[in-house]
Amino acid sequence: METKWLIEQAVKARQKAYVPYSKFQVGAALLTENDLLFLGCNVENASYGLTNCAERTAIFKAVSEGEQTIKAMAIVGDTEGPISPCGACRQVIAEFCNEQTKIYLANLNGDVQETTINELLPGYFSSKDLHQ
Ligand SMILES: O=c1ccn([C@H]2C[C@H](O)[C@@H](CO)O2)c(=O)[nH]1
Ligand SMILES: [Zn+2]
Repeated sequence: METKWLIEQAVKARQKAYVPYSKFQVGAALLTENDLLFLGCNVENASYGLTNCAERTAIFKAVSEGEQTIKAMAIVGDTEGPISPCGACRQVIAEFCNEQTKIYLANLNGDVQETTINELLPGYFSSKDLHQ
């Protein structure tokens, strides 16, 4: 898997964003452990709180197709530096990734930050907490 390619897929996904309210388009692309690609964009609503971020759109598409482990994920927005996923998305990414999952935060200027779930959400709540 090439990082550049995955980021390009996220840029492509971003073009589908439904953002009449914020006008802020975000795209996400993820590869699962079976090397399947899923794309997502943000989908807003007149009832603002119902908005689904690009990251969660891509993840829910993957999970609803039977893919539950993210190998790599790219997220792109028109931000000054690499985009910063919201807290809700960080928790949802945590559910379906592992410590090896590569997460690429990017923008349209070519800035890329490679990170991990432990950096994005240290001490995240997980199934381990529930089953103790
Ligand atoms: O990482 C992010 C940050 C924001 N948004 C969306 C939510 C909303 O539609 C718009 C502005 O917050 O951007 C995402 O999809 N992903
Ligand atoms: Zn989010």
